[in-house]
Amino acid sequence: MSEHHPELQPPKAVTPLGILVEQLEAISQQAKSSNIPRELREQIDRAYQLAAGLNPYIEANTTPESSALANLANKTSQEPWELRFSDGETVRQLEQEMLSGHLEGQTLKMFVSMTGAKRILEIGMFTGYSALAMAEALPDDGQVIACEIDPYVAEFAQTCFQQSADGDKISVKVGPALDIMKDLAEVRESFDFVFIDADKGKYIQYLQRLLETSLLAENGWILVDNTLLQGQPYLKMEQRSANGEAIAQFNRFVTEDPRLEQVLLPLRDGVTIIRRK
Ligand SMILES: C[S@@+](CC[C@H](N)C(=O)[O-])C[C@H]1O[C@@H](n2cnc3c(N)ncnc32)[C@H](O)[C@@H]1O
Repeated sequence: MSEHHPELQPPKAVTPLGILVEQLEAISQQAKSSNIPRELREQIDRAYQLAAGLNPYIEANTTPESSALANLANKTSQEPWELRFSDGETVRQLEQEMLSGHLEGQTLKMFVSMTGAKRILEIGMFTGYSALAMAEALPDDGQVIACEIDPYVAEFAQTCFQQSADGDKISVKVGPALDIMKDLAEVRESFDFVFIDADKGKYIQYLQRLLETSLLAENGWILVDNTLLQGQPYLKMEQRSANGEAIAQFNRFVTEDPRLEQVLLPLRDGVTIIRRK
């Protein structure tokens, strides 16, 4: 895993804000070399600066990640994911952009502390950034059960967990999350806090299984990632991928379910907090 890979790419923009910044940067560059009124050029530049400065400012004013999380993120960005898939080592195409990262990880840590959660279920672990962030906020007797379908990335995460003092609070289950959830429900497991971050097409089923079994504790919290899906749910239908459509349907399902109370936060690619009324 430590070979040198000159083809490694910097992360792509995968959030509404990241895409907006890229587009405003391109418009601002074009505006500089075009014959438009100076006032319009300055307005475009101000819009670009306003958008481009937001995340770096938020990052700078947020508690830094632990060295274990920084190492995990760095290791994830060094991994040649395309090659791992073409070599058949991963069962699907994974990419470094799947990792949630500093702001979302710190937000999860704060929510875990605020709710006093002790038992956490993660659906979709990837290299383990969010699982480890949540584990860092748990008391010593707390536990994260993290579901991941891909054995290669599950092992990758476990190697990182071994290098952290909080890694032993995480128990990894490898397989399709719906099957793992069924097994956990059969033995009446229950969680105070659930983070849904796996395949978008199954989000509604994950939510239903949580609500209709023992899995979500009575006063439990559900956090759901990517509920803005690069802006696709509110952009024109023609710009919507299958995942964008799945998230649009999920958001509608949550909004129309009278059992639930929720808020969609514009953090990174959108995070929805849900609880029973
Ligand atoms: C967006 S990534 C998770 C990112 C991670 N939570 C983080 O914050 O760094 C989604 C992960 O879900 C996994 N996944 C996809 N479908 C799954 C399924 N049906 N059951 C379990 N895991 C699944 C993928 O292999 C991938 O590693």
